[in-house]
Amino acid sequence: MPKVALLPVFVCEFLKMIIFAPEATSPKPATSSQELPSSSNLKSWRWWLMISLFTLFILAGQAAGTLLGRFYYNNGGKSIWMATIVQSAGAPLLFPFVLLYPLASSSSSSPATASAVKIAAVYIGIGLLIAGDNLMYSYGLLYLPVSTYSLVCATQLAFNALFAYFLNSQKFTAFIFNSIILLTLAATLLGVRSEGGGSVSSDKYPLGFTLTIAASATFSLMMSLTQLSFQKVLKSETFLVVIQMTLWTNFLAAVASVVGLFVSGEWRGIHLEFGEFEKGKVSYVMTLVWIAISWLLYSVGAVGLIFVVSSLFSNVIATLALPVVPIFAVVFFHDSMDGVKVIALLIATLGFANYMYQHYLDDSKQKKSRRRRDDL
Ligand SMILES: Nc1nc2[nH]cnc2c(=O)[nH]1
Repeated sequence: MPKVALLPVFVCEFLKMIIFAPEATSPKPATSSQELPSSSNLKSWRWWLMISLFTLFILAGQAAGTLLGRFYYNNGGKSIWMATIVQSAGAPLLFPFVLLYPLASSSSSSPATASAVKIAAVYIGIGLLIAGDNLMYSYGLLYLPVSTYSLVCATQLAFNALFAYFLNSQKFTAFIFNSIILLTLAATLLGVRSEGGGSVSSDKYPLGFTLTIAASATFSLMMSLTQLSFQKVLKSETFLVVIQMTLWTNFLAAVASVVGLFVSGEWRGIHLEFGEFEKGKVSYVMTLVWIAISWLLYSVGAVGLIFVVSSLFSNVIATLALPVVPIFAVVFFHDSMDGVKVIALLIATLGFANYMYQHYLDDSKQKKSRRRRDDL
C-alpha cells in the first residue's frame, strides 16, 4: 500500500488515542453545560487536547474559508452557487477515513443501533439545513461589508442559546450568560464602527442583512439538531460517528448545491469566470480547492466539539472565530490593525474564558462527587 494511503489510518489512530481514554466509559451526571454522554469523563489531558485540536480546526477553517471566499469575489468570482458548493464540497475527502477507520480502531464500541431510515432522515435533514445556511452565508458575504457581516452573524449565539434550551435541555449559569454576552459584544464592536462598504452596493444591504440573520438562525438550529441526533438517534461513543455525520451531511449539502447551480442556470457563467479570473486559471481552481478544504476542517471541528462538549460550546468557538478573522486579514492581506479589532478580540477571549471556567467548575464538581462516592 502506498504510504500516503496510510495517512487516514495514522490520523484515526491518533484521534482514537486521544478520544478513547480508558476512563471514558461510565455514564455521567448532568452538568450545567449539558454535554453529550460520551464527553462526560474525558476531562483528562485527552479531553483538553481534543478541545484544543477542534478549536484550532474551527478558527483556522473559518478564517481561511472566509478570507478565501472574499478573495474569490474580489477577483472576478460571481457565482453564489459555486461559493455555496465549495463550502461542503470537501466532504468526499473523508471517505478514506470512514473506510479505513475499522482497520485502525480496536474499539469494541457498538455501531449505531438506530434504523437506516432514521439515520438517513437525520443526514438528509441536516444536510439540507447546511446547504441553506451555506447559500445564505454566501449572499451575506457578498452583500455586506465583513464587519457588518460579523455583527449580524454574532446573533447566532443567541439563537443557539434558545434552541439549546428547548432541544438540548441546556442549563444556563451566570458564566455561560456572561460568555454569550461578551462574545456577542465582541462581534458587535466590529460591526458598529464604520467601515467603507467597498464594492458592496447599498441597495443589496437589506437583502444581505436579512439573509445573514436567517443563516444565523439556520446554522444554530442545525447545531442543536446535530447534538440531538447524537443523543437520540446515533447514540455512538466512537469518533467514527463524527466523521460519518460530517461526511454525509456535507456530501448531501454539496449535491443539493450542485442541483441549485444547474437549476438556477448559473452554471453557464462558470466557464467565463474561470477564464477571466484576475489571478489566472490555476489560481481560480486552487482558490476553490482550498476553500473546500478549509470548510471541511471547520466542519470536522464544529461537529467534533458538538460530540465532545455541546452545540452551544461549538457555537461559542464559531463566534469566537468572527473577531479572529480580521486579525488574520491583518497578517495575510495587510489590512490595517486598529484598537477596535484588538479590543474585540480581548473581549471575545474573555467571553471564551468565562465559558471554559464554567467547564472547570463542572469538572471539579464531578471529580468531588466521584471521590465522595469512592470513599463510601
Ligand atoms: N451562519 C453561519 N454559517 C457558517 N458557516 C460556517 N461558519 C458559519 C457561521 O459562523 N455562521
